[in-house]
Amino acid sequence: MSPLQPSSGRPGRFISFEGIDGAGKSSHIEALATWLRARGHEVVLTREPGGTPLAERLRELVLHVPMDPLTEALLVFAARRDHLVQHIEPALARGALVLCDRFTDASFAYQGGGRGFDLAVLNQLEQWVQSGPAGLRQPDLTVWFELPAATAAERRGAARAPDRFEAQDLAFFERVAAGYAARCAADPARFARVDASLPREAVWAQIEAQVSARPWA
Ligand SMILES: Nc1ncnc2c1ncn2[C@@H]1O[C@H](COP(=O)(O)OP(=O)(O)O)[C@@H](O)[C@H]1O
Ligand SMILES: Cc1cn([C@H]2C[C@H](O)[C@@H](COP(=O)(O)OP(=O)(O)O)O2)c(=O)[nH]c1=O
Repeated sequence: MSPLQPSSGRPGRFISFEGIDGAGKSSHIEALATWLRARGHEVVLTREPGGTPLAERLRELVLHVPMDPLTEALLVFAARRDHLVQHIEPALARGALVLCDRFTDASFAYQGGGRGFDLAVLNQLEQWVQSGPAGLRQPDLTVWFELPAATAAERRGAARAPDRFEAQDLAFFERVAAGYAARCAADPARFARVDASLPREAVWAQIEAQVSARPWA
């Protein structure tokens, strides 16, 4: 396994957006990128699974091809490894702010919570994939869009053909939400919890307040 690149110069910062499907992440992530750019930062906007040509190909498989839970877990972490090595670590090393639509908390929430897959295996994969010279790479800040699974389902509506996750029932998304809550409880300082059930303006105000409170923003 090749080591992840060490950072140099001004430290970059890594911000992830998390929440169940329909929580409102996509509605706000570009606004945050624009807001941070206006404050003089280089911002790299990316997503998981995906963010590199290889990881985007793995995304298509994970979202649309039936597979067993271990295969699914291996593929999301394989995509993550490529994304980290090719895209995220080089951006952080040059001092950029990386804004990522989902990261490893999603694996614990969807594969661990939703699918009920073995958390010990996910912990091992996290160690393998995210370990580098500076320790375990984790987001510096995770903006967590929290809202009831039923509200998210209403928002998703029937606008487009659902993928393998969006097609799951309410109970699946309740387990996903519980998975996020467990990750937040284990590392509360990293999480900025946003009440995503409020109107858009109120959601944005919480994001702006939480990010502004970080000295590097
Ligand atoms: N605060 C909000 N109140 C009501 N509807 C919202 C709000 N935020 C987003 N939406 C709508 O909910 C749906 C899902 O939002 P989206 O940003 O795509 O969620 P995600 O990216 O988390 O899956 C979209 O139709 C969006 O317009
Ligand atoms: C990063 C990641 C995503 N996922 C799932 C959650 C989402 O349902 C799906 C894609 O996420 P997302 O990009 O939020 O979907 P969309 O483009 O429809 O808004 O992948 C996992 O199951 N495990 C993971 O590790």
